[in-house]
Amino acid sequence: MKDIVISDAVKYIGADDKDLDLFESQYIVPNGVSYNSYVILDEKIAVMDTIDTRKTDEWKENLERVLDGRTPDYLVVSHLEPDHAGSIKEFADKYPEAKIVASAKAIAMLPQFFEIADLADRAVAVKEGEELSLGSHTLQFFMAPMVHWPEVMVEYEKSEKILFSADGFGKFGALDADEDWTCEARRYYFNIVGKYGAQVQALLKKAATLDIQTICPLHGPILKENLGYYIGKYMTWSSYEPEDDGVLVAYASIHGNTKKAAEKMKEILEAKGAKKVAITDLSRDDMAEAIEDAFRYDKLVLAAASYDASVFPCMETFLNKLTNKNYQNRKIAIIENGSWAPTAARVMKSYVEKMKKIVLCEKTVTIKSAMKDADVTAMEELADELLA
Ligand SMILES: Cc1cc2nc3c(=O)[nH]c(=O)nc-3n(C[C@H](O)[C@H](O)[C@H](O)COP(=O)(O)O)c2cc1C
Repeated sequence: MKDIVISDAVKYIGADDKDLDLFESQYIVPNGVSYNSYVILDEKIAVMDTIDTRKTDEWKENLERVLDGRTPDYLVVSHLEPDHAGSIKEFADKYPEAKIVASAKAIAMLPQFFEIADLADRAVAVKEGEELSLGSHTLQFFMAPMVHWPEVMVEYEKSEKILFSADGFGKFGALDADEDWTCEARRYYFNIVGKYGAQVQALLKKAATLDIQTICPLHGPILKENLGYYIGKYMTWSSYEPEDDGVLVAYASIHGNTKKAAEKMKEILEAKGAKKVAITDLSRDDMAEAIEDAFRYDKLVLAAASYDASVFPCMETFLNKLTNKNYQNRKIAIIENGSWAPTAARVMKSYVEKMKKIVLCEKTVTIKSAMKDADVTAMEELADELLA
């Protein structure tokens, strides 16, 4: 078990997963991911969430070591997604006296996942603001519907001022990953929670009424210092405000000509003073990072080849994901390529037009196969319009 100190009474019992190919079957996790779970030891003992079945054995060992022969009184379930709820059945069978504390919605959904004996007698449905005393520790419950499932709640431990924040403030990466919090937390946030900015804002409003000294999320490091920084990032991300002044150039190229144009556009934007220009190959680079960067910066260039009277599919995937995550409040420029009847711009525009608060550059650059001098001139004009 990781030597992670929260306090004398609050113990970490989670596990790192460094062999997972894809988190939620779609996100690469080069530095793994942690499934966090905690125990509060007091007159009564509360276990705060379980973990993914991939690590149940390790979690059970950690739990037993921390319990040191005692028996838990409560399992608090903040979220039913299987990476956290996967081991509930094991726990419920092993500790038949323990109550299962969750939102009413979670208790209603629980039988969809597991058949738990005597659930009706064991389940304790808690409401907004309700408290559960463990002795000197008291848990207070706050509902967080659609952050990012409907049954989610968070818990505030009043004596030690700890927020158990469910998937909020989570991050990809095992706990021993030596990496910056912000980048992987941002990639996690926009790809997993991003669609629910309004609901995150509602939760942040509740959190603002609490004196929080520690945040214990269900993935990633326990946050103890400089909490204003993390909360500030969540305020920015959930409000759909750009975080940085910059441009993401996202391209979809079959044979390389659109790629050359996208790289030229990056060069032009930099020469014209763009503060930061990131570029991504939508066929090859991590799509989740492309989504992250699209939300991070205030401007986006979409460059794509035409394909079967439409757009090269990885661009459509990107635009679909952006739409699904509620992408908005940005400035966008479009470059298309085609050899006989270019159609990419029309399709890209049809997505952009459905997004909220987007300024779409009036000029569209159309390249016919390979980029020519006239295309470079057109891209320079487009860059001026984008940066204006
Ligand atoms: C399967 C396939 C379908 C295509 N469909 C179209 C099309 O509908 N209209 C068009 O103008 N060009 C179409 N093209 C041509 C490419 O869009 C064009 O050659 C473009 O310059 C490719 O840019 P790239 O070098 O970045 O891949 C198609 C190409 C392929 C391979």
